[in-house]
Amino acid sequence: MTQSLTIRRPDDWHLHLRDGAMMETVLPETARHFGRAIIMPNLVPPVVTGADAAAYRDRILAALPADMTFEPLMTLYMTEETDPEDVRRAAASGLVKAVKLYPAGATTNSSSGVRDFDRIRGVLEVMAEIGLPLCVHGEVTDAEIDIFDREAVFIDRVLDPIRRKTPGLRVVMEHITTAQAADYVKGGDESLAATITVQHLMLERNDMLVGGMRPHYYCLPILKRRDHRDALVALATSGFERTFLGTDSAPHPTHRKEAECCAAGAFTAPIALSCIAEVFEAQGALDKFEAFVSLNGPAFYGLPVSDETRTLTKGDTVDFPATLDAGDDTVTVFDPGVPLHWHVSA
Ligand SMILES: NC(=O)N[C@@H](CC(=O)O)C(=O)O
Ligand SMILES: [Zn+2]
Ligand SMILES: [Zn+2]
Repeated sequence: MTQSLTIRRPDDWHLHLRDGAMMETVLPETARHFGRAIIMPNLVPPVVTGADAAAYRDRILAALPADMTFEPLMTLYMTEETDPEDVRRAAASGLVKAVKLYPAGATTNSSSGVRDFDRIRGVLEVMAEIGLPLCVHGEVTDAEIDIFDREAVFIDRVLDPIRRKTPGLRVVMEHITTAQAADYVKGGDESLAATITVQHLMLERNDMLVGGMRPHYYCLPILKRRDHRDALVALATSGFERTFLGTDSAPHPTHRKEAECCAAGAFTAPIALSCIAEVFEAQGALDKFEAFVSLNGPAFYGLPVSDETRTLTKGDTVDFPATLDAGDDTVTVFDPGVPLHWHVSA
């Protein structure tokens, strides 16, 4: 008997599209499956103002192949100079759906991010007032803190104090990687949610480090021990409503990944849904798959669920290219290292 699953068209609540030739390559890979995506603003220079976001949105729509439908949900990159009134206007016009907080230095293109969290109080208060979500890259950057502990320490030292000081602020903990983060989102109220990536549901740090270093598995926050991965899988497949797929598909040119100092990020968009279906099937939780990829995200963001559908059918091993051309470069497609069987069709 063929196994198949028809669900509302999924959305991606954390996506890097980049710009220029790279965007032209990666955008169709997302738009083929996903109806909407929260577009990360960490370009160089970053997408800081409403005007920047409007211009970036126009470039995305111009790069979208004519036979595809896709709605980019724009975000602003929080700086210590962000103008609360610009944020208010950009949200009121419907252009901007969230503001992204990067601690300065925490990840790719985060040097314009925030060093002193007291300097963004005015923006956070406006966001709490108007209900605009804050998407957070949750890692401290102190050299003293071990890279594997940076998420858990961020929750205690930065995130929890911000949430206590700003009642009503809606927060999405992006790409959570630890049992501590899973517990924190579960213990939170309806103002708190979390996204989880493909790689953090499928891999543990051994997959990246044992038998040689695999640069295409290097992303931030870094992969953690197996018990953390298991906690994320348990959360995602439990049907818990305040967690949803944010692939964090983050393309870099192959030569920047396979380098002496490897760029952080995994390009998962082409196979993200097949991977997630594999994870849910292994847990006997295919009945919770639609909630995670198509229902919980719109509910948190206050947007309608898609009225289109996608069907996943279980069959032979899914073939996918090792690399895609992107201008003069290539971009390497994430390979989870296990066969995938779920084919996504329109
Ligand atoms: N996740 C990553 O490892 N990289 C992202 C940035 C981010 O989401 O932190 C990127 O922009 O490449
Ligand atoms: Zn991040
Ligand atoms: Zn990201």
